[in-house]
Amino acid sequence: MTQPITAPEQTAPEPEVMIRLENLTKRFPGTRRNAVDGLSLDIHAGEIVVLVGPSGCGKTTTMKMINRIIEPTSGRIVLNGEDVTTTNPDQLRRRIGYVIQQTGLFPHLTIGENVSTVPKLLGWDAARTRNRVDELLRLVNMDPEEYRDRFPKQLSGGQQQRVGVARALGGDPQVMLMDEPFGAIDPITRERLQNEFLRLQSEVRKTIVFVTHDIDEAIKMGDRIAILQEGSAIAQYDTPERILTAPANDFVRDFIGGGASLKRLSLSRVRDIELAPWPTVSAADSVEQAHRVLRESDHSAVLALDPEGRPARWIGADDLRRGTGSSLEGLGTVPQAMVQTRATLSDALNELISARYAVTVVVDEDGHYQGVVDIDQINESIRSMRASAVAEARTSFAEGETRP
Ligand SMILES: Nc1ncnc2c1ncn2[C@@H]1O[C@H](COP(=O)(O)OP(=O)(O)OP(=O)(O)O)[C@@H](O)[C@H]1O
Repeated sequence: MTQPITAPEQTAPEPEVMIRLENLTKRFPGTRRNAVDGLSLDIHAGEIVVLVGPSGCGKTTTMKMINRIIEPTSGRIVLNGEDVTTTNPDQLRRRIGYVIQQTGLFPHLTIGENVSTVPKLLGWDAARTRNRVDELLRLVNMDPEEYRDRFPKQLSGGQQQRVGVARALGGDPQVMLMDEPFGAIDPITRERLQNEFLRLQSEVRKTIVFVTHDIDEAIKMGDRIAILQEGSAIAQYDTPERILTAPANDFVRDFIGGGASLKRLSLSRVRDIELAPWPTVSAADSVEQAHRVLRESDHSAVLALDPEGRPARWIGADDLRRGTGSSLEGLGTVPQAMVQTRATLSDALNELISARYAVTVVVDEDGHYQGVVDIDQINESIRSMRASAVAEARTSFAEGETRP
């Protein structure tokens, strides 16, 4: 009998696995349960994988086993195809950047010395190390001239955290472990650091394991999220979209909590939607010109831009009436509700709620005005996300029905 001829199967290439955890287990001495119990997980190169779960479920223990700050009781850790379960841990740690909540900066060393820790360990010469330090500081938005010679206590919490990230990137590691890196930071700075970090990651494309207990942060930061239960048992390992639209079980559903629609706003970026226009004038224009622009629009304020095209002031009809003289100088208020195009719609909504003119101003990375986001656009986004979630749910239901 002749064999039927079949076409070779067309499958997408498998993404490269950078970290493979195989049946990883940790039992601390004197305890009755495994803190991590037989965890197996593949982490793909270039992705941010967020480990999220309730307190004590084993997130930190799992992460610390990857760079062997905690030695596994059993199981294997494979890094880029190489079994590193029993290799020299010091050498392993030079290949893995590590960022923790309280930055772990050495208080008696300057910022420059802190950031140069790994390049020095790697035996780089002084000139190369110094160039690298400056490059890293610039990468995390810190002017090397200003900060290189300061000590950690002379920096704000957010700045220290940036230095922590710069230091972790020192030896250009393939992998970064980040344990609640923005946990101890106030919400506004935190949001800024998260956005900055996503920008940075789009340039450096590291493989990142990120621990948090905050599901909103997980949704925002993760390419993939592992929702963990006690003993690091995986309740669901999936994209943020799938976790929000198709939670695998009640544990995941409870963990996401209420407001899944609102959380979905963290999945969309401001740059993905069409921004609304707003009437603008140049800050150098006259009061009369601003009056004209305002009259021709159906808005109650104009946005004055500086000579570089950056938002300078909101000027309302009241401000114009109050203005003496013919120049706009000194009129109105400085825009507060402002986000970059990389921000999420959730960030934009947060700003909008307290905004004077019920819109969030959007700027590019150099601060140039791009447009505004208003509540109608946010509404529209929620509607279309819901529609696509329903469509997706229908498709998986139909597939489930035809499955044998
Ligand atoms: N050194 C240790 N000795 C004994 N038990 C430990 C030790 N470290 C952690 N544990 C236990 O292991 C379990 C997992 O702890 P782990 O710190 O990994 O949890 P986590 O998910 O990171 O929690 P959190 O969100 O509160 O930081 C907990 O029950 C904890 O009490």
